Amino acid sequence: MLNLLPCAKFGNFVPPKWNRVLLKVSGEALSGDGQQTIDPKITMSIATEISAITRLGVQVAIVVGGGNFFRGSTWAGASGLDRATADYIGMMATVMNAIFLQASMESIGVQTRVQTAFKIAEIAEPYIRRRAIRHLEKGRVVIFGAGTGNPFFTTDTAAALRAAEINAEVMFKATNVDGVFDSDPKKNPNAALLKHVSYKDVFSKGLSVMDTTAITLCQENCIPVVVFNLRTHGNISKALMGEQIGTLIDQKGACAETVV
Ligand SMILES: Nc1ncnc2c1ncn2[C@@H]1O[C@H](COP(=O)(O)OP(=O)(O)O)[C@@H](O)[C@H]1O
Ligand SMILES: O=c1ccn([C@@H]2O[C@H](COP(=O)(O)OP(=O)(O)O)[C@@H](O)[C@H]2O)c(=O)[nH]1
Repeated sequence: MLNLLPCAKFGNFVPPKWNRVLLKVSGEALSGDGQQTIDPKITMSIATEISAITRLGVQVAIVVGGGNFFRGSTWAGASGLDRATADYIGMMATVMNAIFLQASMESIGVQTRVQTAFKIAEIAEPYIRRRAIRHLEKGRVVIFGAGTGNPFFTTDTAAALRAAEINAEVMFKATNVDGVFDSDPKKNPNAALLKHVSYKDVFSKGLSVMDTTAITLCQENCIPVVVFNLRTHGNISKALMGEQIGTLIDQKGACAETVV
């Protein structure tokens, strides 16, 4: 397998920048070129990168989206679905992605656990914070399904919430664009990629990165966010090694450390 991480070259091993990361994988990104709801090439690409990363001792937790199957906001109002009902279907969609991703990882020997925000005990553990942290400490990858378990939220918010709960040092938002642009790159071919923005910039410039709840949670808990394109194999590893890829969102200065 292509060694994606800088190995010891002449003795100068480059350590990872972070030791515990929360990787958010959007449902859309899992569908690859969109020909099918889940592209196994994408899930295997994630699995091989995560396998290399965990062998470095880095702890990885993942939140998966469900937009490749179902988005509540799109369906609410249609065929008698109110928003809450549509959102529950969307959350179940994230569980399908979680189980598929778990299978891809376990197929190459990566130990994983799936924890869901609401109980589906036959196919996953319920979300238990301390168990999730123990799994990570044991070198297992924890995949969080069903988002926050509540309607009217998104998996980006779930990712920010879980990152805060497990004390992740950074949140990687792996999506299907190269980062945060000054305008929608799908509509404006001249949109410029922003390499480094602050949480405040996201609000003041109306940058469509994540919903405001998610960004606020990251800001309040001093969790930096790296937004990059999942489809470029090796990007997860590059982000982990602190290479400049995509967009970094942080305080742009010392984050207000929690005063103990
Ligand atoms: N509360 C739970 N509800 C449902 N399944 C669970 C629960 N706790 C553990 N499991 C599942 O039981 C199996 C064994 O648990 P495991 O995590 O290996 O325990 P340990 O941490 O002691 O090794 C795993 O597949 C795990 O997902
Ligand atoms: O905490 C959550 C997370 C997700 N969802 C629902 O699940 C769908 C899929 O999640 P999301 O759209 O965030 O997935 P992604 O955009 O990452 O593919 C959402 O549209 C919501 O309908 C929800 O209701 N509560």
